[in-house]
This record gives sequence, C-alpha cells and structure tokens, in this order.
Amino acid sequence: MKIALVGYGKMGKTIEQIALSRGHEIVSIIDINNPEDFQSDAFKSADVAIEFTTPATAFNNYMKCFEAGVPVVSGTTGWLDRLDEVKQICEKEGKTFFYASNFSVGVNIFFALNKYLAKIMNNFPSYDVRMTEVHHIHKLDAPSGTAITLAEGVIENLDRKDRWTLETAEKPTDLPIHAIREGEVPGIHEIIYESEADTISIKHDAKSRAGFALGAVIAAEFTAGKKGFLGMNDLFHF
Ligand SMILES: NC(=O)C1=CN([C@@H]2O[C@H](COP(=O)(O)OP(=O)(O)OC[C@H]3O[C@@H](n4cnc5c(N)ncnc54)[C@H](O)[C@@H]3O)[C@@H](O)[C@H]2O)C=CC1
Ligand SMILES: O=C(O)C1=N[C@H](C(=O)O)C[C@H](O)C1
Repeated sequence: MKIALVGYGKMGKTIEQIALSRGHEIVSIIDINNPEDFQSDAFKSADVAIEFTTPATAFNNYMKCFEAGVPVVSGTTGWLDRLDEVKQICEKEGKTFFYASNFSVGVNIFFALNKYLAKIMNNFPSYDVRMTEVHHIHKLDAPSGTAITLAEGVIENLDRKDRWTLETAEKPTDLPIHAIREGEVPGIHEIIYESEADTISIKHDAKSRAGFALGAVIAAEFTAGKKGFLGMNDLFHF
C-alpha cells in the first residue's frame, strides 16, 4: 500500500518504521515546511494519508488531503470542536476519514473495560470517580484526547456524572481529570473509584509509541478503499 505521512514528528517517524516493516511504501512526507507537496503527484498517488500533527493544524490538513482525493487516518488530538464538520463532509462529499484518540489495541480494550466498570458503579453510589493522565512535557493539549474519550465513556454509562472538568470538580456531578506533564512519559491513564472503605482503579500504561503507531498502520490498511467516517469500533467491533 502507498502511504503518505502528514506530520513527521515523534508519531510520524514511528509510523514510518512500522509501515515499512509491514511492506508498505512511503510515497510522500509532509511537515510544516513543505505544504505545497499536498498538490504533488506523489502525494496524490497515496492510498491513504496518516496525519499526526498538532491541534491547530489538523483540520486544515484534512481539507488538503480531501482536495487531493486521499483518504485520511488521523490521531491528532485537541481539535474535536470541528469533528461534526468533518463528519458532514464525509457524508455529503463521500470523503474517507478514520479517527481515533488512541490507536493502541490495549487502550481500546481499556475503553471497553472503563464503560463496563462505569455501568457496574451505578449500583454503588458510595464510590466517587476521578481520572489521572500523565504525558511527556512536549504535549500541547490537556486533558489528553484519550482521557476525554475515557471521560465520555464514564459519563455515558454512570448516571451520577454529566460532564468532565480539568483538575477540579465544581459540583458532585463533575468528573475531574488531573493532567500531569513530566519527562518523556508516552502516556498513562487511570480511572479511580474511591469510597470510605477502599479504592478501585484501572490503569493503562503505554511502554512506548509503538502500540499507537501499529494501530494507526492497521487502521490505514483497513481504511484504504473504504468511504465515510470510520473509527476503532469499525475495526475491532467492540
Ligand atoms: N491517536 C493516537 O493514538 C495518538 C495521538 N497522538 C497525537 O498526535 C499528535 C502528534 O503527536 P507527536 O507526533 O507526538 O507530536 P510531534 O510534535 O512530535 O510531531 C508533530 C509534527 O507535526 C508537524 N507539523 C506541525 N504543523 C504542521 C502542518 N501544518 N503540516 C504538517 N506537519 C505539521 C511538526 O513539525 C511535527 O513534526 C498530537 O496531537 C498527539 O496528541 C500521539 C500519539 C498517539
Ligand atoms: O501526545 C501524546 O503523546 C499522546 N496523545 C494521545 C492523547 O492525547 O490521548 C494519545 C496518547 O496518550 C499519546
């Protein structure tokens, strides 16, 4: 498969290694200094573009990929206020877009576990819930996209919570997310339920970026040749 990389930072470089090891060809690499390459024949020849850039640049990159007729797989976080626009473009204009706040298989198992635990906790009101996420100091957004997805999973399934907040809960129905930035941590997410009697927590701790990158390449293999708005539920049928 012919892959274009949009964003050649920590994730772009890890994805390149994994894509090559799975027999794919990297036909174009676009970073901040060569946006004109979106119009190149090499970029247009790609079966799929894998986009990992920044919250401020992702949406514009998607539009450039769509204009070039190249399906997009993206994991960039912090831009989801424009998610509905992208979904509408896919629906109305027949474009292809695969999004995941976290591509790691382990985190997607963890998402399912989080929802199940939240459902159980409806019967146990003595437990309050909070979340913690830890990432490297270079990360631009807080809370992480994964933490937001986890918070949405709790809110959809636990009747006593109706929104997430960063750091402090303003009312009992808030789910607070504590975001820590330290060293080169690839990503840790923990959901903590605490009562007077005890604490129950579930935690995912990424050992490196390899799991995210492998998931993104598997998603790209799945996406090539498909139409519409796609996500990890389409891939793994959770
Ligand atoms: N969904 C997932 O599984 C994962 C998502 N991420 C997200 O992916 C994004 C990127 O993460 P990293 O690679 O660690 O960041 P990074 O900072 O190492 O790389 C970002 C790259 O994008 C480039 N860039 C900036 N503006 C651009 C533009 N207009 N066009 C093209 N390239 C541009 C930068 O020069 C840089 O090389 C972040 O939003 C992060 O939260 C990171 C890991 C996993
Ligand atoms: O910026 C990162 O590094 C990561 N970002 C994603 C997020 O915001 O959830 C996924 C992963 O946690 C690493």
